[in-house]
Amino acid sequence: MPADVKVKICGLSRPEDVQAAASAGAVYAGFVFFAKSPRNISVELARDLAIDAPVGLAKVALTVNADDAMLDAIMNTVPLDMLQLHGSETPDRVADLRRRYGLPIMKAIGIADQSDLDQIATYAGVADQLLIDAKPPRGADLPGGNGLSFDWRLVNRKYWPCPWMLAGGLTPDNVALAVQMTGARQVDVSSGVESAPGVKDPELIHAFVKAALA
Ligand SMILES: O=C(O)c1ccccc1N[C@@H]1O[C@H](COP(=O)(O)O)[C@@H](O)[C@H]1O
Repeated sequence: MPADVKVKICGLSRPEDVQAAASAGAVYAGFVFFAKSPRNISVELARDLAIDAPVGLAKVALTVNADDAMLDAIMNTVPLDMLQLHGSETPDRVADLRRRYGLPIMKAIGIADQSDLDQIATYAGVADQLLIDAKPPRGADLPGGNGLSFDWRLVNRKYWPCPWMLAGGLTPDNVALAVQMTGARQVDVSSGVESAPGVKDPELIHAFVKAALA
């Protein structure tokens, strides 16, 4: 029998939402450090949320083309288990940051069509995990967290040499189908468990995890 699907709830900013993620059975909690995002939080708030998070919930910092000073401030303040790079960080940058901080790195890859899949092989050799997300529309403010999905048939039952998570437009209503169509063993959600941009809904968090595990 295959192991349970692992769920990441991203963009948490309130203690009750971190608790909801943990009690629902999520494995990862994501904190967003990107000024343009409605989910952006300070390093101090992230530190407090991470310190109070239930044992066993892996804390992930999401950054977008962050410079060293910003990353140092995050790493020196927040107890973390993983760094998610959601910008246009090069493979060399990924390798550098992995060495520098000694944390597992998850690199996001934006997918719109078949040609985007080439990126996966490029990053699979340097990152610890990949996040396979929808490519943002041209000119979008956010490189992720837009509630948009991509054609899941593109990643149907693909096998890559490192663990990966499916993201992009997942909701309690579609996550079971997404898992079934792609074979993903891990899923990540942000806007699909919100009542308004940046406002998580504990009931939707529970519904999402339940549907992902079903
Ligand atoms: O959530 C954000 O605000 C965000 C900002 C910048 C980059 C990535 C962001 N979120 C990531 O995108 C995926 C998909 O989001 P959604 O479920 O479609 O809203 C999310 O899981 C985060 O990892």
